[in-house]
Amino acid sequence: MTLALKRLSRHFPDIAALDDVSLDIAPGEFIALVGPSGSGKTTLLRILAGLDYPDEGSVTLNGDDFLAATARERNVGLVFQHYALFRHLTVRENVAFGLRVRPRRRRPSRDQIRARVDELLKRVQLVELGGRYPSQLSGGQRQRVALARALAVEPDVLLLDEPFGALDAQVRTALRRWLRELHEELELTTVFVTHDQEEALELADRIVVMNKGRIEQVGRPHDVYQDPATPFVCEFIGRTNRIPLQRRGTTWGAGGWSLPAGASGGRFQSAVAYIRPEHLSLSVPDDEPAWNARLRHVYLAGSIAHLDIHIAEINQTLEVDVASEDLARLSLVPGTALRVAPTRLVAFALDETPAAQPLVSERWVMQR
Ligand SMILES: Nc1ncnc2c1ncn2[C@@H]1O[C@H](COP(=O)(O)OP(=O)(O)OP(=O)(O)O)[C@@H](O)[C@H]1O
Repeated sequence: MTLALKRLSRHFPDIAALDDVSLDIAPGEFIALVGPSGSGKTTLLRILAGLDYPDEGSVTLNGDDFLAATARERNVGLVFQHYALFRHLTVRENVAFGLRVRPRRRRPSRDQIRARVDELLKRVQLVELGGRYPSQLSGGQRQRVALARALAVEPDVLLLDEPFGALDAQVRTALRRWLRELHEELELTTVFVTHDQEEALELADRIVVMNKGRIEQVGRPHDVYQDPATPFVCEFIGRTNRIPLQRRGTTWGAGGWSLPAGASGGRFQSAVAYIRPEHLSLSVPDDEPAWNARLRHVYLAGSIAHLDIHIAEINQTLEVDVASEDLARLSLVPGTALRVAPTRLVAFALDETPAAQPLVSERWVMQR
C-alpha cells in the first residue's frame, strides 16, 4: 500500500510552498516531516488530506490516483494541533462521529459503533471519561480524543500536524511514546509534522527534512543525524559547531589543526566543517594536530555536561558534550587548558562564485 508522491509543486502568488517534492511512503511507516516555519510541511499534509491541491505532480496509493478522490473519499485520519472537537458532543459522540456520518450502506450498526468506540476509548486510555464534554478535559486528553476520532474510520493513512504542539514538555514526551506504540499495534501508516526535531528523531522510521518547499534529506533518524547531506541539515538537526576551513596545499585546516592528507575537496579553496558536540576529543596527544583551547563554562544537564571551550587561534567558542561523570576524572574546571580535535566531522567545499549563497560543490566525512 505504497503512497507515492511524485514531483509535487504548489505555488502561491509570492512563494513556492512545495517545489518538486517526491517521496515514497511504505505501508506501516512512521514518517516525520521536519523543517523550519514556512518550509512546506503543512502544505504537503493538506494535499494528502485533500484540503489543498498541487499545481503539478501526482500522488498515488497502490497505483491509484489519490488526488482524484475527494477529502471524504480518501480514507485518511487527521489530527491538527488545534483540531477542535465538537464542543456540544461528548467524548463518545466525538469518537463515533466519523462512523455515524457515513453513507447508509457503509455505516455500521449502532451496536457495532458502540463496540468500536469502546475499543478506541480503551486504546487511548479514556474509558472513564466517555461521558465528558471537551471543555472538561485537559489538553493531552483532548488530543487523545482527537486521535481516537481519527482512528475510528480505520484510516489507510494517519496525518498528524503538530498534534502535541500546544502541550507542555512532560505530557508531550509521554504522548509521543504512546503514539509510537499505538502506531505499531495498529499497523498504521503515519505522516507526522513537527517543528521539534527531537520528537522526530525519537518517533520516526524516516525523517524528511524540508527547507523552502524542497526536501533536503530523507533518511532514518540515526543516518540523518550522523550523516547530514547538506549544511542546512547539519544546522537544523541536532546541535553542531561550524568551522570555516582553509586549503593548505593537499590538506584542509583551521588554526593548529588540519585534516589528514587524502581528504577530499579537489579544486576548492574554502570549506566549512560541521562537528557535533560529542565529536570533539579534549585530550589530544602533543604529537597530533590539535587546537589549544581553554574551558570557559560547564553546564551540568543531568547525565551530560555541556562545555563551552574557547579556541583563540581560530577565534571561536565551541560546544562540547561529555558524560558528567567524566568531569572530575578529566579535571574539567573553567580555565583548564585543553588540546582539542574532532573525532568526526562532515565538511562541504564551497564554490567561490560571487553569489550571495555559496554553492556546495563537494561533501566529505572524516572519522577517526
Ligand atoms: N493559502 C496560502 N496562501 C499564500 N501563501 C501560503 C498559503 N498557505 C501557505 N502559504 C505559504 O507557503 C509556505 C509554506 O507554508 P506551510 O504552512 O506549508 O509551512 P510549514 O512548514 O507547515 O510552516 P509552520 O511550521 O509554520 O506551520 C509559507 O511561506 C506560507 O506563508
